[in-house]
Amino acid sequence: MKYAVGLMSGTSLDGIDAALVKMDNKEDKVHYQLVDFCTLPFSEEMKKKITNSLSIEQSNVELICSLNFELGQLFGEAVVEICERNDMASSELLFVASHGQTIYHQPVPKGQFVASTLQIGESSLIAEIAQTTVVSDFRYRDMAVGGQGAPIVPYSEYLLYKSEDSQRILQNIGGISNATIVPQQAELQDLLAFDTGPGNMIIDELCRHFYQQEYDASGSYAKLGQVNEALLTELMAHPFIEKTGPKTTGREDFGEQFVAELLTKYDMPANNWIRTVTLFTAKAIAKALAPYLTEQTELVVGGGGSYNETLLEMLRSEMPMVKVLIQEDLGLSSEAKEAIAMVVLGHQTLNKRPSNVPSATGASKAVILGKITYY
Ligand SMILES: Nc1ncnc2c1ncn2[C@@H]1O[C@H](COP(=O)(O)OP(=O)(O)OP(=O)(O)O)[C@@H](O)[C@H]1O
Ligand SMILES: CC(=O)N[C@H]1[C@@H]2OC[C@@H](O2)[C@@H](O)[C@@H]1O[C@H](C)C(=O)O
Repeated sequence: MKYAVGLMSGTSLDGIDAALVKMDNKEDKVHYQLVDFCTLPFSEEMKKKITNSLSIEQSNVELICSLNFELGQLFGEAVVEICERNDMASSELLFVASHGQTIYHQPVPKGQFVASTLQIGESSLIAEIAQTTVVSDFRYRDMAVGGQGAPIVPYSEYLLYKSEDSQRILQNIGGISNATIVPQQAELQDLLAFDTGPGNMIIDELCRHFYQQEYDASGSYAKLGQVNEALLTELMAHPFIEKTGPKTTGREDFGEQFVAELLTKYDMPANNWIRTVTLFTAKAIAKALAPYLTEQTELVVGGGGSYNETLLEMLRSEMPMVKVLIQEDLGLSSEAKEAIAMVVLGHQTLNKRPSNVPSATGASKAVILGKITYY
């Protein structure tokens, strides 16, 4: 039996997601099964360091240099911890697959800057602490062949979710929302994937601003609010929402600064803010998916946004012809999905097989993603 750990620390900055995955060979296919999952929350101090490093105004090279090592240490400790919880030594793992923390993502050239992306969390430290081989830095190679370096989960969604009976759309709602469209009986080249816009990022920012809380648990604040149509219209006119794919976005577009500017423009009760931006997330998803929806479509929602009931209700009402499910309805885990995807990508890399999906990222060809740090 082979085991691996997938690590994901996404755009919502809630902490390090770690998934322990068992890999079996069944009928010539690898079967990936989740054994355990945990999120190790970032301390307030670490969260501050990360948000500072992401901000053009606050960031500096000393901070990013140190953070690369600090995060590598925390990632390594997360691997040891999830293994210990399962009475295993991390040295028994076949590998660790680490996404890293995105510090900046510039998917297309801008002014003097070329298309580029930066994920940190030094793999050498993870390898030393966990005493095993680490696969990391999955985005760069795709960009080296003209892709946007994101989204990278489509390969794993094709492998794990392709259905003979229906088209499936995997809608992840983390900090940012991204969708992978897997048509019925699809081949890999039939996949389409793109970011649809913000996920929980704006909602979280407003919950911190008004309630000093990290997120809108179950969507309970949004449930009590009323929609401000003027704000909603302004949000839906954002240039990213108008763009067609391949397209990717991040904190650069919908983070702290975006929310701070919005807050100066409208004056209304907290819950109206939260309901309006929650509806914006739902409408941005519905608008991006509209051209692809069929009567046979299953929309499978994953990421922390699966637990926001008001958001799910809004998605159902925006796309009435679609069956809206969450990962748990398929017996899977919404929160573990991306960390599991890292394991699938890492496994491809170790086997010298490509795992980018050019129709999703815009790359000119399929390439082997990632770098390997051998132990
Ligand atoms: N019980 C809950 N109710 C409502 N929202 C929740 C709940 N639990 C988590 N969330 C939301 O999910 C977010 C975390 O989601 P997730 O871990 O999927 O994001 P991420 O992986 O960091 O981001 P991305 O996928 O964009 O990189 C939290 O910040 C919060 O907004
Ligand atoms: C550059 C970057 O870190 N992008 C993330 C982010 O979070 C969600 C969305 O934006 C997605 O495009 C991507 O992550 C997933 C894992 C992906 O690449 O498929």
